[in-house]
Amino acid sequence: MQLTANIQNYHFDHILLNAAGVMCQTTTELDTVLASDYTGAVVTKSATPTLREGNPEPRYFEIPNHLGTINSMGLPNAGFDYYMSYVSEKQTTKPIFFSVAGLSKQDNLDMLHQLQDSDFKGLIELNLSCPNVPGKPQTAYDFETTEQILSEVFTFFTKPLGVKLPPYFDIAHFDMIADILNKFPLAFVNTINSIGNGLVIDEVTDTVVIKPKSGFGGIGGPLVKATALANVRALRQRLNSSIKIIGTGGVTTGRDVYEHILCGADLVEVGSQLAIEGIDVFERLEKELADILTEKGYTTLDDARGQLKTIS
Ligand SMILES: O=C1NC(=O)NC(C(=O)O)N1
Repeated sequence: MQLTANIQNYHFDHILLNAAGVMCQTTTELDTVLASDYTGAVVTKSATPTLREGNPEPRYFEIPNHLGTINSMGLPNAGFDYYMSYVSEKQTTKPIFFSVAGLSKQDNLDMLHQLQDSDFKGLIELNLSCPNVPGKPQTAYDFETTEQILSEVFTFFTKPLGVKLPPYFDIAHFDMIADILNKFPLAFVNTINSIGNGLVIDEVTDTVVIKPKSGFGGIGGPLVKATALANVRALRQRLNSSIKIIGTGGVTTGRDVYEHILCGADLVEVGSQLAIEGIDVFERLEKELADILTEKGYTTLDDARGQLKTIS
């Protein structure tokens, strides 16, 4: 069973990896994901220019009955230089995605200039969708600002760049963001980030379950799968074929991975379920995916990719 993928001249022997933010904050966590026989890559926690503590705890909660997670981490990370030194010293054949999430356009430009001038040979993910920094909007919901940032970035940036998008919920918005993204030589689009500003209530205490933002936080896991699949499908249908798709959101089984592939995903990321189940989730998911592909009569992922059927 051929379970590989490519983005430009990067080859992935497996299509699964972590979602930024999960099992990727420290060198130990990053090494754990890289060392797995069932991951094709690793993505760093979205870096800000300097170390950030993030939001006050409790800031993460697993919703009962396997419904998913809510988080308002607030971009806690060891800072840009920490991840730059990790990727600079790391000897690996597996591609590394370096995720950045500036708190301003200038932050993003500064980090991308440093990456451009560095000898980092992996891929870069510009996170335009963190919902959890109090007072900061999810950038990619502002189409004008998104286009402006990408216009400035591509005056100097020549390394493989992708963007991490929030979920969209309106066909007109799929059209609008795709029109913008198609103007730029992006290597990939990663969709979706968590569904921003959900609210989960503790049924015993009638209290919100996380402290930041009076309980409002990003939703992940099974609760977001339908939205994640819709965003993967809508963007695959609209984006130039040169822009590959990383599907993220709602993956807990091999069937979920398969559905992201049917919608057009090239790589698939695991966030909430990785946080819940741990590193072994990748082996389980890949085996479940392989079984489904065999059952369906596919011998390669390429044959299944984008094969979602509609009702005529
Ligand atoms: O982009 C992000 N998405 C999330 O759901 N949480 C993290 C965070 O809060 O750091 N960032």
